Amino acid sequence: MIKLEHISKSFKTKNNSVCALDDISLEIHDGEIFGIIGKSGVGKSTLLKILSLSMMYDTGTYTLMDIDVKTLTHKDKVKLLQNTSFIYQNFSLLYNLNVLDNVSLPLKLRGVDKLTRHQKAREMLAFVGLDSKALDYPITLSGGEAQRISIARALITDPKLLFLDEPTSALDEETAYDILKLIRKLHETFKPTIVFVSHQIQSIKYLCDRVMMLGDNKIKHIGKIDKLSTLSTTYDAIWGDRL
Ligand SMILES: Nc1ncnc2c1ncn2[C@@H]1O[C@H](COP(=O)(O)OP(=O)(O)OP(=O)(O)O)[C@@H](O)[C@H]1O
Repeated sequence: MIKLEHISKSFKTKNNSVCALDDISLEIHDGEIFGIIGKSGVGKSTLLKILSLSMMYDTGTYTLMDIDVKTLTHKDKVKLLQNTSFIYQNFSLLYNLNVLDNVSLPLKLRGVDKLTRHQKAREMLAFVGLDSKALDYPITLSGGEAQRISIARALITDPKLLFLDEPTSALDEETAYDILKLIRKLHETFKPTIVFVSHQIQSIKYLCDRVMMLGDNKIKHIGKIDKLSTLSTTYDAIWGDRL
């Protein structure tokens, strides 16, 4: 699904250059849940932007769904991204649309007729357990409900690849656990490949098959999640009781 070979990215600032990613090589396989973890500033967001084609890297090769992304035109990228969806920390709902219209928006943008897109949106709302909220507005939702709605919206296009950017970081512990369970359920049901970025090691342990830990803008560790558990002490030292 995803293959990065020796990817590096720097940003030019007024006086110098900041290295955000240094020599990143990894493979993410079809259907796996791959975690990316690391403290603030190590390059997680930059990597996610590169993976989701919203930022170009400086050097290296990125192959997405068997295509070298350097060869893609803007139109090709838009087409490729039709197979992907995003779930963000801040839910990114449109507050002037009701829940049904929020969830069906990606299909509206693809020209799907109203009856069909509303039918599919109701199916997705039932999947996330919120069909009763279809006609409510986002302002009336709790954080957990808002995240469920954004998950329903992400699923409506049957994505093969899902990018989750700190999806539980804005939620209390119990609600975060409910959302993680829902993500597990959606993975079991629809089997997308998932790239899950988080600073919460317990969430990563709960969900991911394999994980990469970034540090100093390089790969510090990469492997099966069992192996990472031996690193908890190191991480505890960095993050203290936030883990
Ligand atoms: N547009 C930019 N211009 C200049 N420097 C940038 C830019 N974007 C990121 N950086 C720098 O690149 C490095 C990696 O940033 P990035 O946002 O990817 O880290 P992160 O791990 O996602 O951090 P956080 O968890 O705080 O979001 C940092 O040193 C950051 O200051």
